Amino acid sequence: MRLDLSLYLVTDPGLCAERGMLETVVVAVRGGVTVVQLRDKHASDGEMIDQARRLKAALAGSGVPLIINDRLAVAVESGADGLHIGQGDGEVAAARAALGERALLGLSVQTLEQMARVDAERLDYLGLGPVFATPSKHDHAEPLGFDGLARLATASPLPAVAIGGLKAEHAAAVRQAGAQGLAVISAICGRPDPEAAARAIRGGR
Ligand SMILES: Cc1ncc(COP(=O)(O)OP(=O)(O)O)c(N)n1
Ligand SMILES: Cc1nc(C(=O)O)sc1CCOP(=O)(O)O
Ligand SMILES: [Mg+2]
Repeated sequence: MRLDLSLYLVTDPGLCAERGMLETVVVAVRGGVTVVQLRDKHASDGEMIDQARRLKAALAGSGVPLIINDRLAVAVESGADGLHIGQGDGEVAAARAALGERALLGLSVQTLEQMARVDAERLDYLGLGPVFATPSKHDHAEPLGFDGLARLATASPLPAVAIGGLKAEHAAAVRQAGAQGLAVISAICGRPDPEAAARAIRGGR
């Protein structure tokens, strides 16, 4: 599936709870979300597979890929379009071997040292962050700011999406720094109108 990193929505079961995760995703896609990542640190694999299948059905025909956070087995079992892993979430080579060539595979990168080790042959994109400190991820690394983001994006051999504390007003600076787009949780999940929130990030489309 084609990868457009313009607006990458990462779900959060708590923040999406009011509207429900599925409806939040559906309306956010209407507002211009181009990638959806299912991220749930507390669900069992079985629960996550169920959620992923429901999401995949809801996204059918939209052209928006569904990526699974962290869990290779869930990505393989659920028929999702891909997997996103961090530096401590297992080997890129093993993930690519299990997922096959057609799946999308993303990796988080926080430092230039990690960037130098990126396996560009086996990956499709990078997640660069956090740009700012954020309550949405308790164990996040030192914030990069836009200068740090630009250093990483310039060194990246792959398309990259910025993440961490990003809001609509940061969209232009993120692109100026060299990232293809923004990945967000709280700028869409938990907003009274996720569709309008997504549209505002896309620039009023
Ligand atoms: C698009 C995107 N970029 C970065 C991350 C963070 O991944 P990771 O470092 O593995 O942290 P967790 O999300 O697993 O807490 C991401 N999920 N998505
Ligand atoms: C899931 C995640 N990963 C990050 C990283 O820096 O790798 S920051 C983050 C949370 C992003 O949430 P919000 O848009 O609400 O700040
Ligand atoms: Mg992870």
